[in-house]
Amino acid sequence: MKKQYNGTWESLNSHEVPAWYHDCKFGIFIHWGLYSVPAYAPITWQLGEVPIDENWYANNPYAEWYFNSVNVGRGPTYEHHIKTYGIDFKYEDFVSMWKVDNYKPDKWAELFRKAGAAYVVMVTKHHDGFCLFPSKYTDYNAMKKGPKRDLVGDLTNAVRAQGMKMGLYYSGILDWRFAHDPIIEQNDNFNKACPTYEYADYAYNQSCELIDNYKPSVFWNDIGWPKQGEQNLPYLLSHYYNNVEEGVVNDRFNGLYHDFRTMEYKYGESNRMEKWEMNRGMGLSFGYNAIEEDDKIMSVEDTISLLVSTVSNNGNLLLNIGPKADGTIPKEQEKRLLSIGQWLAVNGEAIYGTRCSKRESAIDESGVQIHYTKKKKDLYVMLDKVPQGAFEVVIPDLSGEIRALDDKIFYDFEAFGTGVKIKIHSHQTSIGSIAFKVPGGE
Ligand SMILES: C[C@@H]1N[C@H](CNC(=O)c2cc3ccccc3o2)[C@@H](O)[C@H](O)[C@@H]1O
Repeated sequence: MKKQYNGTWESLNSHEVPAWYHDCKFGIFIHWGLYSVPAYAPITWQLGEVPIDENWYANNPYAEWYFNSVNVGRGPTYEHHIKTYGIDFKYEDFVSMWKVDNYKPDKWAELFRKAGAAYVVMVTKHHDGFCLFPSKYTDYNAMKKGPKRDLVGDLTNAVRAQGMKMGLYYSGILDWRFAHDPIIEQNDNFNKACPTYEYADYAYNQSCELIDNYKPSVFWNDIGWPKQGEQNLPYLLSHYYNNVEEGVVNDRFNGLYHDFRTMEYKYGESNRMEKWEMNRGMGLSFGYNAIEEDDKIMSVEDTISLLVSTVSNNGNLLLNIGPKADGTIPKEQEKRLLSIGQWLAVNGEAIYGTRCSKRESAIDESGVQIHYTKKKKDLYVMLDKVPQGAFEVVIPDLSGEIRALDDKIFYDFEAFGTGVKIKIHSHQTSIGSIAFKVPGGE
């Protein structure tokens, strides 16, 4: 019997995170929109690592913040805009320039599947207010203007045809079509958001459009929810769960409710006792940034390290790609996705469908990082940040057989005190973390 939610916080608080969201571990985030046309941001800092005397908003590395970065009237993006487009060029003028001739949703979905992703989260409306889906509530949308396509519907169908879950991102509290004062400090995200019931109803109604028309497996709201709409949230979330039984939501509803917590780059906290999700771009931006080239984005090894450390601590990794305006996925991003997929094809058994082991991640005296996952009674051990060439590592409080998932790893193991010493002779031909299975080891 399907559980019904009745529009109260009490009924919502009985909602449990469905198994699929615990099992899937790796998702692809997609930031694609009007901001992909100028595709510019300065390459500055990761969120959570901004130097104390610097201003994030006047030097925003998020290319999807282009409108605000120009609107603040100073800084690299403002200068770039004046130089490239001129002082009279308005952000809305990018609409007619946004042609999606290379948008091939089936190819995108195939790439995400090859990357080993189990879910996708696509931006439907970012803070700039331009909707990538047909909406009854605004003509500022991709079906009516610019691309003249239901960009969200096309990808939703393609992703589901590949057997992946489709999630949708919505910018709940920020919409610069309704409130366009420059945001120059963190609190402005809330204090300068549109304070009208009209906008709160707009966000509620568009969210219902997304739920009713696409039934997203993840409803990924960003930054916060309109204050004037907080009393309607229990109805919206009940409507969501009553229509999308497997649905999950994140923790960006003004702290009122969540299925899973989030971190973004280095910002936020994670607690392995609770399901959470790490989201970040491959570089410092979510939207495509044309000056962020191959040498400025994460290596495959570092991305696999992030996946392994996130998953072993009860998280999912939602890794962003920023397509070019025309729908091309940048080569440097595609290359990394395919390499991650190759690693997961060999080592995915230690990732997919696992749960947090009671054993916590550790760093041994040689600096090798040891991460654990479990699946029923079996234990998986993943060695990360390992040195080039041969090395040894002792896994404490372990006994019995230990088997590398990658047959290109040459190793021996022996009992060592109360643990097992693994002697790696050669691992050059493999990329990223080295995973072992310990049958019955949990
Ligand atoms: C996925 C990215 N989200 C950015 C906004 N981030 C947040 O509001 C935020 C980040 C964050 C980290 C931990 C807990 C809550 C949090 O909220 C948003 O401004 C970026 O453009 C991009 O869409």
